[in-house]
Amino acid sequence: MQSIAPYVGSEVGRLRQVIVHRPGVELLRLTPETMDDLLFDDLIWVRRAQEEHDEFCAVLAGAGAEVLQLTDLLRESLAVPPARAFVLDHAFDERIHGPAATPVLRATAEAMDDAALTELLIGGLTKRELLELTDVPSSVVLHALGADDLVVAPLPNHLFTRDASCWVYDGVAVNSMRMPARTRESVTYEAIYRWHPRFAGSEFHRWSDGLADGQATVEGGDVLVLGDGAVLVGMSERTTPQGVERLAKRLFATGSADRVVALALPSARIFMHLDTVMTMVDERSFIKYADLGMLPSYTITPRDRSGHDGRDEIELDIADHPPEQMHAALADAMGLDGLRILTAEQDVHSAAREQWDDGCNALAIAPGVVVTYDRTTTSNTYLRDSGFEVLEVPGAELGRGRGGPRCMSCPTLREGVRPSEI
Ligand SMILES: NC(=[NH2+])NCCC[C@H](N)C(=O)O
Repeated sequence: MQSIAPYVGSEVGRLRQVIVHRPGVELLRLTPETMDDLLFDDLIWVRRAQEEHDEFCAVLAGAGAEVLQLTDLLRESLAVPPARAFVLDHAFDERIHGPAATPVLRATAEAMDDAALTELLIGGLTKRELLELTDVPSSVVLHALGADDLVVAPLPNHLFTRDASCWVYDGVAVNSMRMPARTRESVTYEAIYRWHPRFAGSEFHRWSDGLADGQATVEGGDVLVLGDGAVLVGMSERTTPQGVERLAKRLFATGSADRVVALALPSARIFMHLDTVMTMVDERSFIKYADLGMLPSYTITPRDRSGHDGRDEIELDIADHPPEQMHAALADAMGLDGLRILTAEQDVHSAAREQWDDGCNALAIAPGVVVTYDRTTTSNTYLRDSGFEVLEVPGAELGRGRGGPRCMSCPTLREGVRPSEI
């Protein structure tokens, strides 16, 4: 097993290793009644979604990236006893399942082999399935559920591996998630990064404490690793100023970054994460949704504390930028004279449709080489005409979860961009 320490030096440098999740049984749990709470806009034809995802993985592997499947990582982590105990402690909760059912659920899960437990954790469990496995003492919580209601919720948004954890330079944020449907995703990553042999032996920093962070939510879709010590974070429906502050302080304390630009996005589902409206495609270029406009931002830097001791007591300097300076502030943080902003010319309806279909959610696999969904034809053509290599993957089914190639990838090894290039 390769044991190179994880490191993500940029947004667009060559992608060497990435975590993805092939959609599985968890998506079969979606129904018209549950899909809204589970943050999907439609039901998915799962077999087709899997084929699409396999093509996505093939493109990444073909470009030289090692593709790690989240399910494999979780299953292999569960073989490590403390990881198993940690996951079981966090998956079943008296506050959710009630005091009568919780110990039975835990004991039932504990008796499962690693593969079955992985499926239960990601795919969830219905009352009927539970009763086939064990006898349950009188539980008001279970009694109130219908036979096919879910006792353990599924995690269909694990498909979007980007969000619950994100690597920024030489450390990882296991994120505190904004939406209840996604909070348990952090448990999976915590188990993997703490105990999976691939990660447990490596040295890396922690930019957040995941489950313990409460309101200080950050999601990886809002975090862009600009390169050379700069980071861009969207404050959005999902990422709070508290989360940005903690991230900045921790990055500065280790010296892993020294500039964080925070961009104030409108809090709305269409702009749920920064990467749904703006992604980086080479060292100086961003695709940007036409209707995003210019937004207020601020640049956060560590205050010069020479003469003081204790780096984690770091204080922050915050420089405000009015909306019209958005691009200039970003360029400045990146040490550039200006940015190349790419916005395809198209009518407003078509632009809105392509944004909804993740036309702006490109995943760069090397500078100037991006993976996008096939359905966002105008954006893809525009990128090609602008000199980019565009690798299309099918997104008819996958796109219904409101996430594209960038959302479906959590890079763990990626080269930086050399300052001379930016
Ligand atoms: N990085 C992203 N844009 N992720 C998209 C996540 C979509 C997911 N259904 C959610 O609502 O959370």
